[in-house]
Amino acid sequence: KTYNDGNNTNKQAPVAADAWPVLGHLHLFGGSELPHKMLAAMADKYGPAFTMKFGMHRTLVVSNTQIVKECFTTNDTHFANRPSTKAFQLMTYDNESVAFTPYGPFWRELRKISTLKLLSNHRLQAIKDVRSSEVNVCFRELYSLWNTNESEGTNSNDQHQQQRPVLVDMKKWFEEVSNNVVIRVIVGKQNFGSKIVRGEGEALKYKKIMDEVLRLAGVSMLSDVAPLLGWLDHFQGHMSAMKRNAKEVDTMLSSWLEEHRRKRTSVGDNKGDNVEQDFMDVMLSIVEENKLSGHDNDTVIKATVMAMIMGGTDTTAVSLTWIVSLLMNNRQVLKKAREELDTHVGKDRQVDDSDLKNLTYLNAIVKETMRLYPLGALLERETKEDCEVGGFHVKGGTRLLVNVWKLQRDPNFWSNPTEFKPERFLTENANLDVGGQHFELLPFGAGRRVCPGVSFALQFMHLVLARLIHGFELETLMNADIDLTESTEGHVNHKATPLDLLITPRLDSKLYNY
Ligand code: HEM
Repeated sequence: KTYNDGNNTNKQAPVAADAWPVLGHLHLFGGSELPHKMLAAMADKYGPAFTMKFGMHRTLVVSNTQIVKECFTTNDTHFANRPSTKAFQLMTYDNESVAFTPYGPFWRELRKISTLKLLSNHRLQAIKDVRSSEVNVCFRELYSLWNTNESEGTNSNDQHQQQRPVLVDMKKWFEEVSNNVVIRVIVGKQNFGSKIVRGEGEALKYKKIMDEVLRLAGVSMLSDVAPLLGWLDHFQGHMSAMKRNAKEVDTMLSSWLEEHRRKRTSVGDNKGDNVEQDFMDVMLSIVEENKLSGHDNDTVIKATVMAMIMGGTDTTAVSLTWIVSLLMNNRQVLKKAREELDTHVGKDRQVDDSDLKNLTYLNAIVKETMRLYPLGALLERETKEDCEVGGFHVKGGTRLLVNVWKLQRDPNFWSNPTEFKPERFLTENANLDVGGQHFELLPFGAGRRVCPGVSFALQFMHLVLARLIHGFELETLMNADIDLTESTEGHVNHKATPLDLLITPRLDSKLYNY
């Protein structure tokens, strides 16, 4: 099936049937079917570019590589805006945030700061040891969970004798390790994820606030789609909950900012590559040297920190959960990944950062998981001006939904698309990476607003996975398959059910002293 092949540029993309007055096609959503799957089925009916109405928003839904490429190359400046919602407006300073502020000089300045100062390869290299030390804390804890369990069970510390595994809630553990690393490099707080687990004051408060941000970000507000009905939102109480939580977010970030200012006055401005300089310190130096015209500096710093926390914590934890879930359901892949580690690292030491470049199979596993279970299953953008997509005329004000989930399972491009086959990235698809240049594979988005955290995320996830697979035997309860049900509640496509695994160390006990 092709899209508009003629020269008729006034031609409009097909319009999906069953639109209701005011709500448009909204009534189709909200049932048990996931939005990306429902839109994929609609694309099979209406074609790779069709329009829908989400309340008052006319929306172009695209799911074909060629058309998506056109959106992010020829039309990239048109689609460089990301629509926001009441939740993001209220709780994430969206106008001052790199993630939502409209495309223009201010966004470009924020984006430059994010890519050149916060997330550049140079800075990632500078924070390498800090990252490792935070990862180490979690592995030490994982080992000690097993060790305590083992000595309690056998009354002896004769490790590895009985190989009695310990049951671990891996979703929670991945959240812990993500929070440890991300919060440390963004605001300098040590072992923050571990403190959440232990229920320590400030960390626990942060967790409550962020959980509420994510919960409320997933709530459908009528005012986002049908302002005429927006007054009904007040009856559901979501708006007041958002305002209340927005205040909590601001109080928390303001106090962190004050702490950073106090630290600067007492120890001076730590410019350069000081490893202990976190993102908030870097932002403080930047705004002092170069005031961001027309914007309140404190708000810009808080907004950037918030964007990085939102961008970096949940996403990496959920991705790790998907990767390990798929490994558990594909034991031959897990075995091969472990063989790769034993070959390149051996069994006499732990994996470190310098090993990661040699782990090509592990790299392929990460790509293959992100292909099958993209966190951003639907990318959302908006054009202010008229443009042309796939031979169709698109009016200014139209929103764009890219169905990444469907693209990444397109049988015209991928062989056996529903099969989990990391080998494809070593053979027929070896040239593809996830950075947004290959429009068949877009787990981090594409174009001007592609995720700036790709390298940060990949380096961190590769390290955690390599350490886990190399250092521990992993088993499921009763050897059962892991349930792979997806859920789009919150802001990413996550695994709906727990990931409980039985863990046993597989290296010499001396090596777990990280
Ligand atoms: C596995 C982990 C991650 C995934 C799957 C992911 C995915 C994405 C996606 C799909 C987008 C939207 C891109 C688009 O519209 O084209 C995005 C944007 C963004 N991500 Fe990530 N991300 C991850 C990790 C991170 C990390 C670690 C950070 C920072 C520490 C980060 C910061 C951001 C920011 C700031 C944006 C907004 C960029 C803009 O609008 O200019 N992300 N991410």
